[in-house]
Amino acid sequence: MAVLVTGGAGYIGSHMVLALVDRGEDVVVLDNLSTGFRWAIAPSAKLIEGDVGDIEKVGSIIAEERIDSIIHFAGSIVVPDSVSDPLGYYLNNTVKSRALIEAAVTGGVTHFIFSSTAAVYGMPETFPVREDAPLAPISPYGSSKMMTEIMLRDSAFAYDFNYVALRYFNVAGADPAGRSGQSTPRATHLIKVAGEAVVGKRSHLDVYGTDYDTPDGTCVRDYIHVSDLARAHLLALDHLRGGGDDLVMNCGYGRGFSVLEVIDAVKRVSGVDFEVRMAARRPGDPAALVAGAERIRERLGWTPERDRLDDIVADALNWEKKLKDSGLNS
Ligand SMILES: NC(=O)c1ccc[n+]([C@@H]2O[C@H](COP(=O)([O-])OP(=O)(O)OC[C@H]3O[C@@H](n4cnc5c(N)ncnc54)[C@H](O)[C@@H]3O)[C@@H](O)[C@H]2O)c1
Ligand SMILES: O=c1ccn([C@@H]2O[C@H](COP(=O)(O)OP(=O)(O)O[C@H]3O[C@H](CO)[C@H](O)[C@H](O)[C@H]3O)[C@@H](O)[C@H]2O)c(=O)[nH]1
Repeated sequence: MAVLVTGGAGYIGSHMVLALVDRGEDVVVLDNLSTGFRWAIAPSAKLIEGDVGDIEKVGSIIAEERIDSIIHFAGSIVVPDSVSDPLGYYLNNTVKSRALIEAAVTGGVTHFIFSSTAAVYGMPETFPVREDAPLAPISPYGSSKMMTEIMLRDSAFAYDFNYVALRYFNVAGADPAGRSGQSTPRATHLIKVAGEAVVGKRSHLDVYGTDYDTPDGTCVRDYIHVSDLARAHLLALDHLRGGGDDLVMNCGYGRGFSVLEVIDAVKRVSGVDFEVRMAARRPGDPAALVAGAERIRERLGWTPERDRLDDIVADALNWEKKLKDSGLNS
């Protein structure tokens, strides 16, 4: 039996593929390479180029590759783009997820793991935010993910189908062995952007807002190492294969760092003092977003292995240097 990883050529998906092949699983990747890279996929995994919305194609992959589980990363991820192109985001994230779920149900794939996001909470009133907090996304991106969660819940009720939805907080870092990392050229994520400033790809870094109601006035986030996140998926897969129940879980460490603390860590770890400019708030940023992180530890026995901010930053920086030297994504 094999695991189908959609979006396996992307940032998080490529780390998932590594984690799966490292433990000897057969892996098939379905990716349209819209933001992913062929070279990011571990050599022993099989890449099928195609779209998750192509229900016939997914149906034949399920049958021919003997798929028992689907881990679904494929999607569009840039929050501001979702505001300017909501229908594009609902198509790629919601409508195509619906097609994939139908192909899974029809093809007898009963285990499904879904990449959801803390963006489903919108501007949460609780800190840390637990899974039972109200869902109130403030962007089409967050809504598109919430709608997919609802389709999964209802499908699991109606059909022979089980799922785990993982709500990622701020994913960062790179494979500690340097085999993959975040490679998107137009990245907006803080640690990625800071790494680009370190290697000279950017002239400076803007801090979006210094007047938030937080200890130093800048936004606080829960940064989770991408390899710890991939291990959470392995545990979720084992849970479903063992007959476990449907689960919706936050993925974060339950602690936050401010934008200024992250910048300090990047400067400290790299030894490079890049220019930082204080700028206006970015629309739609909640002041503080930290995961209530008990459920995943209790239900899956997940324990982080690389949760020190300096380790997350060091792995991200190593990858950024490798990208620059190799020109892989340019
Ligand atoms: N990066 C984060 O901080 C973060 C946070 C929360 C949730 N997520 C979710 O995790 C998932 C992966 O994110 P990422 O950061 O690795 O993004 P990414 O852009 O690096 O990866 C997405 C992958 O999906 C592929 N893809 C997109 N649409 C497709 C389609 N219709 N058919 C087939 N392939 C398609 C892309 O080519 C790419 O390889 C996404 O669903 C995203 O919403 C990411
Ligand atoms: O150049 C930058 C980039 C970011 N920031 C700030 O750094 C913090 C983190 O921003 P990111 O863009 O790295 O991440 P977000 O918190 O906006 O969002 C990420 O995490 C969310 C869930 O928490 C969603 O999943 C979303 O898809 C994902 O991009 C924010 O306060 C942002 O304003 C800066 O100050 N300067």
